[in-house]
Amino acid sequence: MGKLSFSQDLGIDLGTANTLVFVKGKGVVVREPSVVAKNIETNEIEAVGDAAKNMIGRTPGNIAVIRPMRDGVIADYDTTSAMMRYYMNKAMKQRSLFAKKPSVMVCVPSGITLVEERAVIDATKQAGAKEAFPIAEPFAAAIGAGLPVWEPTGSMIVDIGGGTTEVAVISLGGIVTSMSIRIAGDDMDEAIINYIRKNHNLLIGERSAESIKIEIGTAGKVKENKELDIRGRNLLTGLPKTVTITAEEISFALEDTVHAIVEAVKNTLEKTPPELAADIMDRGIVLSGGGALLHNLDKVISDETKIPVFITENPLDSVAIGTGKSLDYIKQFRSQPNVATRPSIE
Ligand SMILES: Nc1ncnc2c1ncn2[C@@H]1O[C@H](COP(=O)(O)OP(=O)(O)OP(=O)(O)O)[C@@H](O)[C@H]1O
Repeated sequence: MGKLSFSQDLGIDLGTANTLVFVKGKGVVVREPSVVAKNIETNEIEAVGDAAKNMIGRTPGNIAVIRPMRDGVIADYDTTSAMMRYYMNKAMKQRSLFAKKPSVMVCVPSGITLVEERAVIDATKQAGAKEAFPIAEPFAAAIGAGLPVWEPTGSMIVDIGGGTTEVAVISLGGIVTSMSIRIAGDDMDEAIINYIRKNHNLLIGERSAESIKIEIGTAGKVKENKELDIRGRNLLTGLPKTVTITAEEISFALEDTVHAIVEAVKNTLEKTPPELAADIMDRGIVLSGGGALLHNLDKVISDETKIPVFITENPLDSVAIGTGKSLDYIKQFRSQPNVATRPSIE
């Protein structure tokens, strides 16, 4: 009998780089890149997720590989809804034919405009949700990281994703102050591409830049100057070429992005009320998001702020886990749609 009224509510981390879907009672069941390959002649979707990401830079003329989210917001509405529908169906693949449409919590960057937020909600409904509620990404990340967000104590979370870095101070179930900058992991990749083009006359793609960042990228001082051979197209001859780059070069290329992230943390601390600032000094700053995995970034932030910095256990999953856990508070979101989306101090 229960089957007839069964619904699987979902938490979705609709990220610039990755989309994760959390199913209530099961945990994170989908974890794939936010990438779609489309046939531009027929407008048909050829591949979604990992399969589409593998096609980046390798497609024939009639296929375009699209990242429908840019800087944390929807850049291509129809493709985003199609991608969400695909992932939601994948997450609910074993549901009964009689299952109700799910209620969905979907995270949005805290700096999002109301129009952008509306677009995310509409896309989620178009993808098959009965109702959809936005939750600010840093709030979800803080819940996912296990921070005491409902208690009268200040917690600072810094979520560094692909398109946005979100810094927020949370206390008593709300965002007290926050800052969202559209600078994050993707900008690190871009900085690496630009550096290698300028200094080695070599053109490399987004995927290679990301691998270089993950392999030898470091924030600040490099301890061990590792080397890496990379391949790309020689800009002078047009032919393939291999060059050797060092960790020090990549650290130099990443300087501006790292600096922007550190400044966002410092600016948020400056806006933080003193009692909460004291809590943060005691408890430390927590980093989440894939960008938190950049070597030494925790140390650089700690040196610059003089506050201890910790990386959450599963940086790539914490927003999705928090979005999923917040399904338990869905009643609150129904009665107060703006709970945990807008900060009380701008
Ligand atoms: N080991 C690593 N070192 C450095 N960066 C990493 C590492 N692993 C993943 N990343 C980067 O983390 C970013 C993706 O993180 P995440 O999945 O948290 O972002 P997202 O939620 O999709 O983006 P956003 O929050 O901006 O919408 C990418 O830029 C990726 O290159």
